[in-house]
Amino acid sequence: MRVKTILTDIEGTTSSISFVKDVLFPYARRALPGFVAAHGNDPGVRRWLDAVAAENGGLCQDAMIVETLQGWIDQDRKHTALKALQGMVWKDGYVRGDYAAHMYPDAAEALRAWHAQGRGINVYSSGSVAAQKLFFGYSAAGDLTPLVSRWFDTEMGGKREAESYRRIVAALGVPAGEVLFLSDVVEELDAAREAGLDTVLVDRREDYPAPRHGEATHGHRRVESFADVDPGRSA
Ligand SMILES: CSCCC(=O)C(=O)COP(=O)(O)O
Ligand SMILES: [Mg+2]
Repeated sequence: MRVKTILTDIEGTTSSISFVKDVLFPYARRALPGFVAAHGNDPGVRRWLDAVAAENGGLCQDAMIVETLQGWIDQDRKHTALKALQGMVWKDGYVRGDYAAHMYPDAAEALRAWHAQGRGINVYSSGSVAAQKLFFGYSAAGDLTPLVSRWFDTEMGGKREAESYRRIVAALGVPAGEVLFLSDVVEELDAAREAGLDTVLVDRREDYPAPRHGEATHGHRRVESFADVDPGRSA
């Protein structure tokens, strides 16, 4: 049996879409104005605010930048600057215990089992690496960060681009065919398959009440729970 390396998405895969959309996004929306007022001159924050301003044609006031960011949250833009700032804002909520990150019990169980089997577990999410670490660190299933070897975000490129997966595979240092990518989004799986990765569509009833079958799966193996993922592969 050849050990297969895992690469997993978060939202809609290990965790519910609703937690991200109904808890994290509104929290960031509310907290952003105060956060920017308090930390807008910290270089690590300013860098991202300036990146947002640049998309708005250059110089603009922080209030406008905040409005732009709130609009992007409403549109679920996967912009690297937004994701970096969201990660910083969410930290307070986790530390104060305002919320714990949702984690499907089957996902936590499988991740623990795969880790115990010696499989590498890696995360690729649109959320920033800092946000991913908080998410796994303050999960409802406990601190899962010790299970994860590598964290990848959109600094590797967009999740619907094959090149991003080629970069990740190169960073992991394993053949593409030995990496299994788990995601709820078929376009992400298409890109991963184009780069040579093995793929599984995670099609959870809680997140996708209408099951995706036939053409809707784009030919990816489909499961409704991590319990049905078989990451093993004969050598
Ligand atoms: C892990 S941070 C919260 C989730 C988030 O902001 C996001 O955009 C998740 O996207 P994913 O790529 O995990 O579907
Ligand atoms: Mg997802």
